[in-house]
Amino acid sequence: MNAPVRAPGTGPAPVDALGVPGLGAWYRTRTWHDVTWSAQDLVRGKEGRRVAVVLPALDEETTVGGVVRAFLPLTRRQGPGMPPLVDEVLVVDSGSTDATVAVARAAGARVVTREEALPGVPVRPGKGEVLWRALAATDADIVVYADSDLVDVHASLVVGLLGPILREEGVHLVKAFYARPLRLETTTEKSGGGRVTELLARPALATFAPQLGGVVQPLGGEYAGTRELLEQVPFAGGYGIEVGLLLDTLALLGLDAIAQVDVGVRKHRHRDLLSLGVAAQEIMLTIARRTAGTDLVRAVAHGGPGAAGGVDLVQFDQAADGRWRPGTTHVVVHDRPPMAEVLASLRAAARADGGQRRSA
Ligand SMILES: O=c1ccn([C@@H]2O[C@H](COP(=O)(O)OP(=O)(O)O[C@H]3O[C@H](CO)[C@@H](O)[C@H](O)[C@H]3O)[C@@H](O)[C@H]2O)c(=O)[nH]1
Ligand SMILES: O=C(O)[C@H](O)COP(=O)(O)O
Repeated sequence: MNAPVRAPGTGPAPVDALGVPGLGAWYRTRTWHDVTWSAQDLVRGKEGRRVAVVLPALDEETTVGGVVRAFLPLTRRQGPGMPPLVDEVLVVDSGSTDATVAVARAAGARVVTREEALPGVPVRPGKGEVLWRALAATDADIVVYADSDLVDVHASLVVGLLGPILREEGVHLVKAFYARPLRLETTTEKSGGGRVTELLARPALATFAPQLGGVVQPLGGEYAGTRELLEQVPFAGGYGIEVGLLLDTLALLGLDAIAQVDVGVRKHRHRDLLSLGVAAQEIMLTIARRTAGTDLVRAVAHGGPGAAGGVDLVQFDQAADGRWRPGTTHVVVHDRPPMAEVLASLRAAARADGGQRRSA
């Protein structure tokens, strides 16, 4: 087992221990641990830009209504003479066979099917597909995506995500991060969720795109993006959409175009392990497609990269004060040669040794 350089969750945030050059600086300047702005503050800086909240939905009749109702107050004027912060809440239905469409409409959302979102372009299955088609169904300058299986969700999620994009120069993609309990009913459990994130996405990104190691929730479905960015990048059709967006934003605009905000706790409907395996495969394919052939991947194949051929795995844990702290483990794997080669060379050495003793 490789020993952590520092156990997650202990001591002061060692941002400089984030292995990749520049990552500590990015984490310091592009991570918001508190939402210190209000919807009214953001409306003042909105400067005519239109904002849409887009909810992809596949058979989410039990939760979509609650998510729509949580965000809808943001579509009202935020004070006398002030415009709303959010111009529309749009549900893009992904082929539901339950009452998702009716429930979302009754809750007050505009609802379009994936066919209606982009008529004339044959539909493919998957989550990324509906996020992509949503760009044709709204003219918003800023899109906030959120999953429609969230529970106990609040408008502050959207207010948090819009802060860096409306208040900072050069930010084009803002990811939410949060505590992720694995069970819905719990009020005290804070971790255990995000299984694909911890077991696949984080190690894969540490290996093939270490510049993204400071992103606390790379797979999270809650993020805000500018149309300027979203129209310029490809969208992976399925569950690869989030890692794809991160990798493509990094390639197109650089790390400083990405920011992240702590929005508290996220609870959602969990899927079973076999479904998560399929999602993990889509994520792996998306990463492979975007990183194959790079110098880094070639280096990994030959035992690199980094000191002694290892990888710095950055993980996050929440300290007693509620702050998320990165911890880095330098992970090294040494390959031993096939035992037949070792035994053959030991036998050859023994034979040579015996021959020398006989001739002495
Ligand atoms: O074909 C699909 C599949 C899902 N969804 C919707 O997408 C959201 C997230 O789907 P879900 O199956 O709950 O994803 P998770 O297992 O929770 O996956 C997590 O990790 C994924 C991979 O990064 C992200 O896409 C998700 O947003 C994130 O919640 C939900 O609103 C779904 O209704 C669709 O619209 N169409
Ligand atoms: O983001 C993830 O890793 C997957 O959505 C799985 O999340 P869960 O372990 O909380 O179900």
